Amino acid sequence: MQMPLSGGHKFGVASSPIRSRAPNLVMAELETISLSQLLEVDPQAMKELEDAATLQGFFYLDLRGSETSRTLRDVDECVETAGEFYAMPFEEKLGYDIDKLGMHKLNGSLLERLMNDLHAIGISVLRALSLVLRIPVERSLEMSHRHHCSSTSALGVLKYPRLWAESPQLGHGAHTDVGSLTLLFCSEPGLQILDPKTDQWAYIRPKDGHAIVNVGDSLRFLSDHRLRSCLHRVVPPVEGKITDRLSCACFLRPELDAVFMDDTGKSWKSVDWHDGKYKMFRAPTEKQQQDSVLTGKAGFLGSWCPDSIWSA
Ligand SMILES: O=C(O)CCC(=O)C(=O)O
Ligand SMILES: [Fe+2]
Repeated sequence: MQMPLSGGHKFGVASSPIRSRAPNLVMAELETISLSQLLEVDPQAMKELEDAATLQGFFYLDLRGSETSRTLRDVDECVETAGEFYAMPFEEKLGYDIDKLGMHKLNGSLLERLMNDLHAIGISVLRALSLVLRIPVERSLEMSHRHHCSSTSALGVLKYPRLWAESPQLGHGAHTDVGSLTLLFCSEPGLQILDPKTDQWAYIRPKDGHAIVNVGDSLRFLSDHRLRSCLHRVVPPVEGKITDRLSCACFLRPELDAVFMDDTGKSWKSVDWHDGKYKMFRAPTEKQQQDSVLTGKAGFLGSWCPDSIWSA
């Protein structure tokens, strides 16, 4: 994402006397589930996981503990390195064009190790979900996410520039995730869910040592639509903040050939669902609006409005 090169800050204090500077922060209440308790198949943790994944589709995964401390450190290092990359001049960054680098994006031991560790954590969550949903072993969720099989799984550090008047489209539009599980690490607010408990947009508060985990479309479909793929979006960092927001996300997605049925009963290969949805992410707004693939609701884009993130 590129920073605008010039221009003022429309929502600065002097030019915006009618708005309070206090951001209008409605916070979502999410379950916190401990990874180590899931690994021990603790009945309480398993029940909480089932409730969270079926009702909200979002939860905190507590990764504090000796086995995962390396992963948390690697996430920090990855974000720091990406921050240095984002700080490079635009022309220099063009040398790292994601579309040209293609399959060779994932090289270097830190990225590979982090991706492997996060994949393993995701598989543990899938295993627990297969158990609580009583999915027969031969159709278990982890069976369509085998480590040695090709998938579109990805690891990324996403940058959200702070709010600028010239780019009201900044942030990340409302969507459900295309894949199975997203494990997100961030230290700044900005992520919002359309909370199924209240039907209102609510911020997710970042929590140290925890991943924010959410269910994506593919997992919803693979679970016979029992798990919820919750709508979410990212609004830009709020007025008064100096720095941009960085988040690190691991997108765990099924094997390319995994097959599932969408809400209309149409059968898809995982890779085709992925490619079709990504095409829509890149489409003009008018086209997105006519389709339901991004948000699950035709005609609903769920766009944020600058006024809604500050108190009146
Ligand atoms: O960066 C975030 O907070 C969320 C990103 C997200 O929802 C996505 O990339 O699918
Ligand atoms: Fe997302």
